[in-house]
Amino acid sequence: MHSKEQIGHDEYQKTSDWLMSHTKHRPIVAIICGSGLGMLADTLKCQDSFDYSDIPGFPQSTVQGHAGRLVFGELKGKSCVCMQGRFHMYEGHSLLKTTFPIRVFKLMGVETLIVTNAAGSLADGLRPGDIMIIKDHINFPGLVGLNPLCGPNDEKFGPRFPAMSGCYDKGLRSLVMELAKQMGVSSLVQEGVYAMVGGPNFETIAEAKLLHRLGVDAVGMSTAPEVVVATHCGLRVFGLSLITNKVVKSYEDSESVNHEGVLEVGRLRSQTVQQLVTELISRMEINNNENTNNVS
Ligand SMILES: O=P(O)(O)O[C@@H]1C[C@H](O)[C@@H](CO)O1
Ligand code: HPA
Repeated sequence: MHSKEQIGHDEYQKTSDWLMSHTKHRPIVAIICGSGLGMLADTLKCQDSFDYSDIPGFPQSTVQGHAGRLVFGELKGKSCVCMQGRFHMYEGHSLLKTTFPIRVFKLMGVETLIVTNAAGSLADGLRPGDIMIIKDHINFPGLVGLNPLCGPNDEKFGPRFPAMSGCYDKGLRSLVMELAKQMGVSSLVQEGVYAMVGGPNFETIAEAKLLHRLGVDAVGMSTAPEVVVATHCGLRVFGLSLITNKVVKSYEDSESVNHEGVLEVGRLRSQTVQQLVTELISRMEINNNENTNNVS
């Protein structure tokens, strides 16, 4: 049972201490790369990178397109840490494990989390290759109790009953809309609602019709638990979905989605996503990370 598992505060602290003693970077922004979007990490300057398998307490990535590396570095003069590969519930990780890095980031002094993912579109106006700024999410596993916050609450991280309204920062969303205009890519970018399903299978047509009726714009298999844990511990969150495919919602449609196609669209749009995230980091207001303990 997910709700019985516990990870003590000291375990997050141990991983944070280990990382802080192995790099001089003191990140204020953390980025999670979605399927096929790992190249975001390549833009960091003065990199220190660690395979997940070498980091005490870290889970392992098992999905193609998720390299399994934590990369520290600078982007536009700001110190960042980037997960080249995330953890999904369908890989068999508990939700606490899939979100383990978020609390480690918090302890390292990170203030802002940028989440990216690959997603299928249900909204007619979202085409493959478009970028959806996540305005809100529907956490389907969370609605039925599969929530990383189930179990004893660690008050050091946040309250028992955290609010989730406004969990995707409005200021950052408007800033990215503005940046998209300035970059001449606003026709590719719009806001929408992301829904997380458990996966790993893609949706049946009946499920797709249901999601569409519920007002879901894009569907994927990640992100919501990360955002819940980040919001619980007070991180500011920005999220975007790269639309990699249309979700088939008609019995007449003979198309079908596959993971290789998802990765391919990621590669095709990688540059635009990279530029948007870089500009966002360059322009966002931040406080300096004063977590200078353990500098090696
Ligand atoms: O890690 P993300 O959410 O980007 O990965 C999506 C959802 C599945 O893991 C995979 C399906 O192709 O891509
Ligand atoms: N459904 C669920 N997850 C996804 C999809 C999809 O169509 N595309 C990429 N991730």
